[in-house]
Amino acid sequence: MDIFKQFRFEAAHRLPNVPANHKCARLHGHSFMIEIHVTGPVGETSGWVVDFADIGAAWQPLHALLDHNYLNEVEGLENPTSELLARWIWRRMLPALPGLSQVVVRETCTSGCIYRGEDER
Ligand SMILES: Nc1nc2c(c(=O)[nH]1)N=C([C@H](O)[C@H](O)COP(=O)(O)OP(=O)(O)OP(=O)(O)O)CN2
Ligand SMILES: [Zn+2]
Repeated sequence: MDIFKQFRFEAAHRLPNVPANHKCARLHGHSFMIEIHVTGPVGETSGWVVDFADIGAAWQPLHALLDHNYLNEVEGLENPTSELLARWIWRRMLPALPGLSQVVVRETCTSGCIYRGEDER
C-alpha cells in the first residue's frame, strides 16, 4: 500500500541557468508543497505501513534547512528547480525511510514534479 504525508515550507530562490530575461532569473519566493510517499505492506499488528509520525520525523531536519531560507545557498541546491529539489529531498530521506517511493514537489498551484528515484538506479 502507498501512504503519504504532506509538508509545506516557504523559501526564496532564483534559477541561475536560465536566460537573464527569464522571470525565474529574478529572486522570488514560493510556498512549496511537498508530498512524501512510502510503499510497503500493512503490518499485521500495527495496521499501518509506517507511522505518519516517522515520516514527519524524517522530514524535520530538511524543513529546518529549507524553511524561510534562500534555496540557492543550501548545499546541493545551487540550481533549485523543482526537479533537483525533489531529488535532493529523496536522497536525504531515503536512509530514514527505506520504503520511500515518491517525492512530489509543488512549486506553485499549477506546477510541480514527481520523483520516484529514477536517477538512483
Ligand atoms: N521544469 C521546470 N520549469 C520551471 C521551473 C522548475 O523548477 N522546473 N521553475 C520555474 C520558476 O521557479 C517559477 O517560479 C515557476 O514556474 P511557472 O509555473 O512558470 O510559474 P507561474 O506561477 O508564473 O506560472 P503561470 O501558470 O504561467 O502563471 C519556471 N519553470
Ligand atoms: Zn520559482
